[in-house]
Order: sequence, then structure tokens, then C-alpha cells
Amino acid sequence: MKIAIIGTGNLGSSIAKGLIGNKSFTSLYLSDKNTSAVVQFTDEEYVTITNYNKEAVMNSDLIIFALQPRHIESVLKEVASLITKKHLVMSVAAGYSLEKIESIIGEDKHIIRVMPNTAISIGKSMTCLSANSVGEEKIELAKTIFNQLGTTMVIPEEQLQAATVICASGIAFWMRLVRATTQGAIQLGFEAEEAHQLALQTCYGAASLLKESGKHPEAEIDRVTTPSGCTIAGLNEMEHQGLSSALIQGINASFEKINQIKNG
Ligand SMILES: NC(=O)C1=CN([C@@H]2O[C@H](COP(=O)(O)OP(=O)(O)OC[C@H]3O[C@@H](n4cnc5c(N)ncnc54)[C@H](OP(=O)(O)O)[C@@H]3O)[C@@H](O)[C@H]2O)C=CC1
Ligand SMILES: O=C(O)[C@@H]1CCC=N1
Repeated sequence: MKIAIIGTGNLGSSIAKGLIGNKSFTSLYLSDKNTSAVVQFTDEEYVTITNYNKEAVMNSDLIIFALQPRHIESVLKEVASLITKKHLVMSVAAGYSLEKIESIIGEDKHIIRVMPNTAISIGKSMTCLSANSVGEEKIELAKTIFNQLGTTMVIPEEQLQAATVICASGIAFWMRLVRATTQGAIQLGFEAEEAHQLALQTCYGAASLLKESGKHPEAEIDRVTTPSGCTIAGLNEMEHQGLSSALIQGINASFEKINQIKNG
């Protein structure tokens, strides 16, 4: 498959890294005003780095627009005349609807909104997908591509904002929890690097345990909380301080914000 990524910033370069790691393309165009985030891929086979969005579109079948909401409209207009019914167009822009994309490139085009997270660079993204009606024909192809870079879920477009908060912003929320645990461990006497390793492997173990056992988190928590022990003392204090409530309120604030993000 001939793929182009237009916009190679934080997410575009992460998608590029994941695709290159998988060698899942016949050619890959990486196009940006400033290509510094992908200069490391200059010598990769079948990869072309360019400043010309039109060149990338003309040489590709699948075009992934990885631009900020305030930039995507002008870039879509720039390349609209080159996009045909043969192309599959994907957008990762948060809050930028299928309807808006259709209004620029035409509703007869295959369009899929894709919401990955930065773990796509290492093939561990949770990626949500929503297609326009024509794009439904290509949803299996999209799943095949992104299943190689993690796990996918096809959802209605109305849920894509919520999925962005839980999965795309969510990776930052989890990282903050790892960081806070590290800070706690340092206070208990570990060196910073040791503290980081302890927090990270424990977080990885918790996620892996839930994934592999299929159990509810509380069932696993019950196996850890010795009666009158230190775990329940810590958990209850965290809840007295509002841990679950803070997380849920943060998720709600993030959701309110994403619903305000417009293309401007
Ligand atoms: N970062 C993340 O984890 C996630 C981001 N998203 C969404 O992905 C999109 C991209 O986010 P992110 O990668 O963080 O943003 P970045 O700003 O890091 O990347 C966007 C890139 O597009 C470039 N660009 C701007 N205008 C043009 C143009 N006319 N032609 C070519 N390239 C251009 C920017 O260049 P310059 O900097 O010079 O303007 C920049 O390098 C956003 O819509 C965001 O909502 C979705 C999920 C996760
Ligand atoms: O913070 C943002 O707005 C973007 C969308 C999700 C992740 N980054």
C-alpha cells in the first residue's frame, strides 16, 4: 500500500515510526512544512520525506492527515482536487468531523477518522475508527492496518470525542500516575531511576494481569488487600483524598474541552 502522512509532528511521526517498524507499505511519503521530527527516517527504504503535500498525495493511495484542527482545513483545500474515489483519506484531527471533511473533498470519497495514541510508535496503540458511509467499504482495510500497530475498535462518530479523551489523552493520564508513583517512591528512599523502574514495571504488570486474566480490577484488588494491611490503608486514604473522583472529573473536563475544539 502506498501511504502518505501529511503532518509529521508528535502523532504523525509516531504513526510513521510504527509503520516503518512493521514495513507495512510499498511506499511512504512523509510531508510537513518542517520535517525535523522524521529526519531520522531519511535513509529508510521506500520512504520519501518532502515539504510538498501535493507530491505526497499524488504518489499515494492512503493519505493520513495528522494535522492540528486549526491547520487541517487549509491543507485539505490545498490537495482536494487531487483526491479521487480511489483514495482512502484518514484524519486524526481531534474534533474535526467527517461532515467537515466531506464538505471539502466530497462526500463520495472514502473517509475514515482514526484516533490512535502515541503508543502507535511501538505497535501498542488503542485506535478507534469511524467511517463516512462510503468509507465503510474500507473499514476492514483500516482495521487490518491499525491492528498491526495495536488494537482497534470501530465506533460511531458520536463517540469519537469520548474515545479521544480515554485513549489519546488517556495515555498522558496514565503517565502522570506513573510519575506520581515515582515521586512517592523517591520520598520512601529510592533513587529516582530505581523509583521509575519500580513504578513502571508495577503499572505494566497491573495492565497485563487485567488483560490476560480478563478479571474485574476490584477482583484483583481484593487479592492484594490483606485485612488490616497496608494496601487497604493506602487505597482508602487515596479515596478519602478523591483519587477516583479526581480522575473522573479530569476525564469530564477533557471531554468538555474537546467538545469546544473547533477548526480555528
Ligand atoms: N499528539 C497526540 O498524542 C494526539 C494527537 N491527535 C490529533 O492529531 C493531530 C496532530 O497532533 P500533533 O501531532 O500532536 O500535532 P503537531 O503540531 O505535533 O503536528 C502537526 C504537524 O503538522 C504540521 N503542519 C502544519 N501546517 C502544515 C501544512 N500546511 N502542511 C504540512 N504540515 C503542516 C506542523 O508543522 P508546524 O509545527 O511547523 O506548524 C506539525 O509538524 C491533532 O489534530 C490532534 O488533535 C490525536 C490523537 C493523539
Ligand atoms: O490534547 C489534544 O488536544 C490532542 C488530542 C488527544 C491528544 N492530544
